[in-house]
Amino acid sequence: MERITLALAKGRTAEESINLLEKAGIHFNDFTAESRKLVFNDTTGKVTLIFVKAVDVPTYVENGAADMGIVGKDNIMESQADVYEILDLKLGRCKFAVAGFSDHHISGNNGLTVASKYPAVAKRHFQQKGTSIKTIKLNGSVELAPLIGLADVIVDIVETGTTLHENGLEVLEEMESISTRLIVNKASFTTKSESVHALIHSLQTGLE
Ligand SMILES: Nc1ncnc2c1ncn2[C@@H]1O[C@H](COP(=O)(O)OP(=O)(O)OP(=O)(O)O)[C@@H](O)[C@H]1O
Ligand SMILES: O=P(O)(O)OC[C@H]1O[C@H](OP(=O)(O)OP(=O)(O)O)[C@H](O)[C@@H]1O
Repeated sequence: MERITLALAKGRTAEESINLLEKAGIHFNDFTAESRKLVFNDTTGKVTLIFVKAVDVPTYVENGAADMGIVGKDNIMESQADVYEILDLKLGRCKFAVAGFSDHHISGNNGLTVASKYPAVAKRHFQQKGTSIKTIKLNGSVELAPLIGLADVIVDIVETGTTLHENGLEVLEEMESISTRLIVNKASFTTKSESVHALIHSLQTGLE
């Protein structure tokens, strides 16, 4: 069988993803959460794991630098990468939401300024409602934007709601549910069919 390169999102969901791979029978002897190493081979030599920034996983997979990837639905949606989304790994569960001050009206409000780490997602969401918006791309601490007048509202991830609450903001509109997904490069799906399907099957078993 051909070796599979699997791109895994660094950060919040990395350790749980590794645990899931272990449950699926894919073991990495030299992996530790503190390690700065970026490439690991599994004990059977079937899988090469590469650690990349979450936002870059769809890029690696779309371009075939990785055959498969483990990444949040948020980054898949933002990238619009042309990949197969195969499995919901049910990790990193949260939601996209429009948020802002409770009295802010977002319906039919053309010209709204929306700050987000996910400007493409924000744009599409409002476009579907027939509202044109201006987006401002931020890379973190997005909840600050309405507080200091950089934007009217934000489109961001909400899990417990603590970050919104502690900054005096509220969910104004719920959007898509997010979780970690398994994605596959379209060419690898065919050319490395046996290895790809073996890994999908192992992960499916690990999820049960
Ligand atoms: N509060 C949250 N609760 C649950 N899952 C989350 C939460 N925030 C993010 N996630 C999920 O975990 C993934 C990784 O989150 P993480 O914060 O590590 O990435 P990031 O924001 O891209 O990292 P960085 O802070 O380095 O830019 C996200 O893409 C998303 O799918
Ligand atoms: O609803 P909660 O449980 O409070 O979680 C939501 C927060 O988590 C994420 O931020 P992250 O920790 O990735 O920080 P950053 O985006 O500001 O870097 C997200 O962007 C929210 O700010």
